[in-house]
Amino acid sequence: MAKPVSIEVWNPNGKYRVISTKSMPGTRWINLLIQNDCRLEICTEKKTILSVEDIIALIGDKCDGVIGQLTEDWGEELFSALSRAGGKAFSNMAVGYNNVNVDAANKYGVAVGNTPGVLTETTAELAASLSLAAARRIVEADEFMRAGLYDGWLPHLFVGNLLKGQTVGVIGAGRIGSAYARMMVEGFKMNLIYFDLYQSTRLEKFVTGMFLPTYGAFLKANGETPVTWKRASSMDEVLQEADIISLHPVLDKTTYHLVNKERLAKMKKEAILINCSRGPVIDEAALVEHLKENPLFRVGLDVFEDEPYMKPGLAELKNAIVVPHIASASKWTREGMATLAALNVLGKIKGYPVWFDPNRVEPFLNENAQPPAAIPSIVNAKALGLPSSKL
Ligand SMILES: NC(=O)C1=CN([C@@H]2O[C@H](COP(=O)(O)OP(=O)(O)OC[C@H]3O[C@@H](n4cnc5c(N)ncnc54)[C@H](O)[C@@H]3O)[C@@H](O)[C@H]2O)C=CC1
Ligand SMILES: O=C(O)C(=O)CO
Repeated sequence: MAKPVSIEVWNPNGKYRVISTKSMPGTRWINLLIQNDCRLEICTEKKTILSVEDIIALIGDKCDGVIGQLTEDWGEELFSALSRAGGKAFSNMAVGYNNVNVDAANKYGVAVGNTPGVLTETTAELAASLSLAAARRIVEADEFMRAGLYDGWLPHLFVGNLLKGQTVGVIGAGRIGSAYARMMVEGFKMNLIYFDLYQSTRLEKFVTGMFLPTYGAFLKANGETPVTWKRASSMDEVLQEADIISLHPVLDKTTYHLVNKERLAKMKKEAILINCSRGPVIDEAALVEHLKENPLFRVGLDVFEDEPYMKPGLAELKNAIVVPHIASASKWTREGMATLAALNVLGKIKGYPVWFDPNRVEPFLNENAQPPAAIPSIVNAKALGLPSSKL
């Protein structure tokens, strides 16, 4: 018998029972659910990561939909429990859904939602922050100050790397990778090289059409060298040429340990590696060894292979900056993620069609208007044969 899990209840007489496994920022998501006849139960357990058993206890005998978190293991057990309780709607409060077994969801006919778009710029800004912090050794310098070690300006004190004119490499040039690339090219006049399995028309349209011709002419007119860009034919080309490399692919079988010992060895000795995607994209034990052997190589990590843990040795290394998976943590974004996750579940319960383009979710985020009668983003819509909204 599973232990009962503590909850907070909103709109107790609502017709549809919706669970959120965590409290989420903002109130719009709560209001949207309760205004649409949902009884909302928010788990208030103190522990950070809920077990499968905890979530089964939350689902109980009757549950129409669940909003869950990327720390939870949504597989066969949870989808069968949700389906037994009559539920056909689940949404991750995240764009990444590597914690979800979509085949299991398909088997039980459960729609799986995610939250694309609303976190693109916020996540790219954290990757840019880590790039700057690593290049200019900001964390090390901050620790030095606080330790009372500063006794005057010195020519060699915390000398780092200049970004301007260097090459930024992006691996996985989707929504976030492209936004990061633009920030680094536009903001710091870096040259760009990217690798993706597919041509990134989103990024190429920007660099070829809207930005580089005029920006290049402007730089030239001011006696500066125009920035350049190219799509690499292999990931190794990026590793060899770039001074800063930022990882933004999804985590799947093709990207597990994408950066391993051999690939680290291909990077420049003074390169900077940023990871705001998922921890297992890097072989973290190999990274620790590489950082030890190459003190001028620096890394900025938001995600870790065995979250919430770090591989032994990482925390002691001065050439590593580590932050606790906060890339999407701006107030606007987190409230928007909560809204999208709630609307994914609500829309499926209501039988709405799936929104025509998960890259354009702004209409759902306008606080001054009712959201469209559609489901913002369902990753298995095709497999389940869900109708699509055509606006
Ligand atoms: N640290 C954090 O808090 C956050 C992490 N993320 C992670 O970032 C990922 C990307 O998010 P979006 O940009 O919105 O997704 P997206 O789907 O727009 O972009 C992912 C890109 O990766 C590419 N890709 C897939 N396999 C590849 C491979 N083997 N080699 C090179 N490229 C490959 C895809 O073609 C696609 O262009 C998410 O799946 C999530 O895991 C997202 C938001 C916040
Ligand atoms: O959305 C995601 O995938 C995250 O990692 C958290 O924002």
